[in-house]
Amino acid sequence: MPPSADLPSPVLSASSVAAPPQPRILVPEKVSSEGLALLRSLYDVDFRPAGVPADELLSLIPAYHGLIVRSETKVTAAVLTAGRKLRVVARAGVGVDNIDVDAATAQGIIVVNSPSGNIVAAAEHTIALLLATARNVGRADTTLKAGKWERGKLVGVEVGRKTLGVIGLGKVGMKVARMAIGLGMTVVALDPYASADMAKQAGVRLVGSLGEILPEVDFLTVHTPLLASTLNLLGEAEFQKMRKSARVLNVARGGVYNEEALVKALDEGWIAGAGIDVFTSEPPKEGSFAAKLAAHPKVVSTPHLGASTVEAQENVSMDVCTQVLEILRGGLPTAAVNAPLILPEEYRRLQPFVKLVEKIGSLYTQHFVAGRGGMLGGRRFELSYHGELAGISNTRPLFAALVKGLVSSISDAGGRDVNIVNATLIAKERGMAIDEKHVRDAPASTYASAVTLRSFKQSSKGSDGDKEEQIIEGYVSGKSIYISKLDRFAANFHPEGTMLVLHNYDEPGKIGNVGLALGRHGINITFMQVAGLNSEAKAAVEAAASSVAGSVADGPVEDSESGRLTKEALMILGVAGDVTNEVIDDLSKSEGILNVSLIRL
Ligand SMILES: NC(=O)C1=CN([C@@H]2O[C@H](COP(=O)(O)OP(=O)(O)OC[C@H]3O[C@@H](n4cnc5c(N)ncnc54)[C@H](O)[C@@H]3O)[C@@H](O)[C@H]2O)C=CC1
Ligand SMILES: O=C(O)C(=O)COP(=O)(O)O
Repeated sequence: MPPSADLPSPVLSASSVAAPPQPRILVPEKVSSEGLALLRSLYDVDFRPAGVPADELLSLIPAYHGLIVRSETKVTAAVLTAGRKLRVVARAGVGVDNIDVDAATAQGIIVVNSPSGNIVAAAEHTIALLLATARNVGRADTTLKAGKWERGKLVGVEVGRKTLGVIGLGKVGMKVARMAIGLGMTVVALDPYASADMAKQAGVRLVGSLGEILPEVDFLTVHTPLLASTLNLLGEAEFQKMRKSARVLNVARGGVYNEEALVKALDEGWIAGAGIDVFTSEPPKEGSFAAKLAAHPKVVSTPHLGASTVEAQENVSMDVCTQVLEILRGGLPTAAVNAPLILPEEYRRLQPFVKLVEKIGSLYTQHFVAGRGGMLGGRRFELSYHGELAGISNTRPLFAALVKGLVSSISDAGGRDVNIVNATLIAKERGMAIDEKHVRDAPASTYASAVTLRSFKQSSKGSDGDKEEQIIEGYVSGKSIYISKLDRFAANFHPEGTMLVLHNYDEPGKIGNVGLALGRHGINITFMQVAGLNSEAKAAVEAAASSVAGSVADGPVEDSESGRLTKEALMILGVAGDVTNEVIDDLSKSEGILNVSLIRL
């Protein structure tokens, strides 16, 4: 997708007189320099590693096109609304609980993250806390530094041959499970969405409920995201079901264990200890249970260090900066949180079709709607993928490209840029219904892959009553895109640049008249094509000829009202020059011209 109009281009031509301002990216947290260096070559990167207070962020954000954060910056709905130019918010890490993703979606802002850049770091930190809690490493270090030698008070437990419970067997949870098995532990896990096969292969026993896991484990670790369903997942009742010797770990998010209940469980001796990296307030607010937990003698606490390794920070920085770079220059992300994921190899295959479908959408609106006083709302569109393209299941970028093409030439899309995130919402808002069809066994054309857009006026009787009215078909050859059908006419042209599409009676002399009219206005013709009726339309005309006019099947048909021949054609002209309304009027008045549309693609 091309960059939006308000986005300065990162590429400056050698002949530019006044260089347009570069897109700006705000980085209000410490993010590794590797990725930032990549962005600096194209964009203006404002790196503020010391952090930016919330009120300052609100006043700064309107000037930026991209925002890159870790866990400390709260990207609220207010920040996103103030960020009028924002196209992307990138989370240099996994958890996006500090970003209002719904608000971003509503505003068409893509949120991306690095889903796997810090898994090893988070898993290793969990194992570090597991061993530290088992062997009292924290207290041993503190007391020794304070001049004490308390060997007797610091006797630990072994982890080998013990049982570890893992809640959330996702990427980090699975890595922790494998490492723990390597340490000689037995691992049981609870995750309603985990693959039983993968768990089995890893040697992990999946259980069905918290009730089953709690009394059984010596150590418990949580690796779920913080969601409404995981907030306070473990409270007093759960801690009371655990062994008194059990220790709990949290390198996921503060709040999965209810902090007040955990402090009580430690104070009351319901469990033996905890290793905690994350808190409900970071840094813990004075007097809060988070602060009590961090300071608790039975807790080994770390200040959200799970992802803080040199390697993980390089990984996440590269992951998200690459995506920001791609998005700001009109490409697609590889790990969007608020849009379906598209794999890089799929992207390479889809890219020319994304361009084609967007052009088809834009051609549709300019030819059928603007050119003929039609409407987009109340129409049902059917986007069919033929041939090889029909085998691709993730066609979300094509869907978005269609919506973008359809609405971009007639409005500013309600102030928002259309993208893969908000395409469905925008189509709905505009009263357009869009269906996608994968036509595997009936290729529409001889091309390896083709796309057909059909548009119907929606009927109150449901799709059966819809009337087929308009059609555009296109294909890709190499890297070039072509339109092969426009309405009932067989065409073959590149949908690029400024074009005039003239619907005319197929009679001699039309081309000359049009050439003269354009010449009078100083407009050059860069290419010209006459698109005749396609075979089905021709057959229909001929059938009408024999039944209505009683004429021979392949002869011309007389229109009863005007007495003209009803054989029609489209004249498609590439033009250079200022095509004013006067030019369009002049052409429309030209002999035998039925309709003129000006198309800018
Ligand atoms: N402390 C730190 O610095 C770091 C923390 N994290 C946090 O770790 C967490 C997990 O990360 P990933 O493994 O990458 O995520 P993931 O999405 O791969 O795994 C999460 C798992 O939790 C499971 N889950 C969801 N709701 C559940 C429930 N109610 N009960 C049981 N399981 C449930 C899901 O099915 C999924 O398998 C995230 O919250 C992330 O932010 C990740 C990296 C570093
Ligand atoms: O990736 C995550 O989810 C983390 O929690 C890491 O947070 P951080 O980037 O270190 O502030």
